[in-house]
Amino acid sequence: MSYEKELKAAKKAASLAAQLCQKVQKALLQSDVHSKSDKSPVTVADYGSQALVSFVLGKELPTASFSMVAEEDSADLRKDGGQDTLERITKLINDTLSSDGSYDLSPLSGEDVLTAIDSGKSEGGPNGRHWVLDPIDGTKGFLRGDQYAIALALLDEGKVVLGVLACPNLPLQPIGNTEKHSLQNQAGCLFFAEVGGGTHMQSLDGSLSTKVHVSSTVNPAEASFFESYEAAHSLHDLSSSIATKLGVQAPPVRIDSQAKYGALSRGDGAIYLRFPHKGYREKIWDHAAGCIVVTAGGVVTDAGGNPLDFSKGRFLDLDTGIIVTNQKLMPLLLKAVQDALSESSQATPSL
Ligand SMILES: Nc1ncnc2c1ncn2[C@@H]1O[C@H](COP(=O)(O)O)[C@@H](O)[C@H]1OP(=O)(O)O
Ligand SMILES: [Mg+2]
Ligand SMILES: [Mg+2]
Ligand SMILES: [Mg+2]
Repeated sequence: MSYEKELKAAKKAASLAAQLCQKVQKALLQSDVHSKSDKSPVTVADYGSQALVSFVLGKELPTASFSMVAEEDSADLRKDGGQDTLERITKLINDTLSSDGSYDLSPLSGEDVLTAIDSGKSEGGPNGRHWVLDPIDGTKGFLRGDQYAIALALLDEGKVVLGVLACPNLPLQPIGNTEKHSLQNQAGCLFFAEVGGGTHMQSLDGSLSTKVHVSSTVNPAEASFFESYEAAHSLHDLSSSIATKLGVQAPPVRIDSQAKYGALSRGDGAIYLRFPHKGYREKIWDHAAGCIVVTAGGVVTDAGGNPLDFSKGRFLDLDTGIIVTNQKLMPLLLKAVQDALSESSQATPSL
């Protein structure tokens, strides 16, 4: 089955949401120190991005049975004191839609925006089709002026069948260890993949797309690895011990968000290691788009070697951690992961 129409709609939705987020991040970075410590810009961009994606999907794919599993909901905006924020969000969405000019419509009201946000309340599951959205993945990166992504995927009967990752700050050129991965002139990538159709990348401003694939290196010595920028999101010591066991020589490349999956999908680095602290439960919107984007040459599993199961609702049920590499390196990586995990559980029985 082809998902051509759905993919086109998803690309449009994620690109418009990226424009909205870029506007907010630019204003945030130009603001003074006091307002930089204010977390509200990310809130505005998060809700704005979710409402815009939901609105554009609705316009592009009018269907009675729209279902979306998304990170945010409008409960806080509906509380006393939420009105100002809702007005800022509504203005931002209307400005973005009017400068795009694709839709001939009267401006959205605050109520329209609340309804659009709340269309992301679905629980997902194994039956039918469900969109899966993280309107801003990597909020910490967004606030720092670094990497973040708008991540949108479609589940059909519990499987990810298409995914789009908009990464406004990811350079179009490969990233490595020596560069600073922050705002650069030639930045803004859109990765997209459809089941059986490979992965493509284009610039967010709409250049021709190129086919990309995961690095096919089988030599761990030349396989650099990605991990979270935030130590609170992933155990850096564990990744470092896995990398050492495997024979990786380069230091980790630390960037925020599913931009890691995007970078990996075009062969910048060959491994992604993610080991959240004990008790953290992974959500489907943090991995659905990323997972399908790396399937051109890559494999994603948990630490036990099991594929991720997106059919269980909003959460992923998994054995410790998520690891990604190419098919040939995966057996070696799994062995290194299991050795490192068993060593660390002997050293700290509570891990
Ligand atoms: N304590 C946590 N441990 C792991 N991941 C987290 C934690 N808190 C938030 N996240 C989510 O992890 C992802 C970012 O991880 P990273 O950038 O390190 O790859 C984001 O989806 C972020 O949510 P959010 O989408 O709200 O930013
Ligand atoms: Mg996220
Ligand atoms: Mg998010
Ligand atoms: Mg969040």
